[in-house]
Amino acid sequence: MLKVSNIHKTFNIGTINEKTALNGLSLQLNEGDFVTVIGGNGAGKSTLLNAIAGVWEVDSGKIEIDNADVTKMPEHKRARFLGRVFQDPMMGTAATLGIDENLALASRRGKPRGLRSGITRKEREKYKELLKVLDLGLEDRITSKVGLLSGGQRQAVTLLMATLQKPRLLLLDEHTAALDPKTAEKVLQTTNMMVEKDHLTTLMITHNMHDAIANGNRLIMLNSGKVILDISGEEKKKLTVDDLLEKFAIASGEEFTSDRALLS
Ligand SMILES: Nc1ncnc2c1ncn2[C@@H]1O[C@H](COP(=O)(O)OP(=O)(O)OP(=O)(O)O)[C@@H](O)[C@H]1O
Repeated sequence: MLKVSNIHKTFNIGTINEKTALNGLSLQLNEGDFVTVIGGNGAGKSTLLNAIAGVWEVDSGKIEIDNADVTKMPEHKRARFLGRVFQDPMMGTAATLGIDENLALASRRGKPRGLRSGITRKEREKYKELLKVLDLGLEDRITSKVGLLSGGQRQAVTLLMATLQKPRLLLLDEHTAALDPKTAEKVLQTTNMMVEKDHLTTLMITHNMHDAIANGNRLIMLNSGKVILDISGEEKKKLTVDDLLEKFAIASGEEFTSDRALLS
């Protein structure tokens, strides 16, 4: 359902800060794939997600979603197919609006009926049911301002918002990295639940190798703007962190460098 073919992206061309972030990267995702993405510092992980989301145009190569060429499609149009959650819990939600209002905004995205028309009782009941699934007690605080929630609660609401319209592709950019370990685990469980419930095709960047191994059906590793490892099925199930480090060294000819990944 996603086909990325030979994409290149260089930032600050012609300056001393020139940096090639994507260097002929190709990747194909099948319907329902849940792919974890790992790689050292500056490997191109966030740049790949930004390229798919259309934050800017790639320099060359092609991006297709459901066989449609979206390479030149602007970000706001691609947003219709995509759900995104970032590392910063402050980014996905509007702090001054209630939980219900945030959910209403997400469910009305791209539809003519805006927030102005008010939230019906039926909608509120639906949001309560969705919030119950998170098991954070938020269904009893549905009108609370999102700014009053903890980082983990906020990230869980963001996840709910990103998946409310069943995106064709869910992009998660280290969405648990800013949370304490217990909350991160909870948000990761919620992620798995959402992905399974709607069979969402998902790309999840993580710096945590254990999480990359334990989640999803497929794991890819990036280095210097390319996919250097692509592991799935039984091979992924049996994988250990040591195996990953060894495979990285063999595939790249380098030692793995990411302080955060090695410490987690
Ligand atoms: N908007 C930008 N302008 C200039 N350089 C950029 C931009 N975005 C990314 N880069 C550079 O491209 C390279 C890849 O960055 P990217 O953020 O994709 O790496 P990453 O794999 O997500 O790394 P990390 O784990 O360190 O976040 C880095 O050298 C980065 O500095």
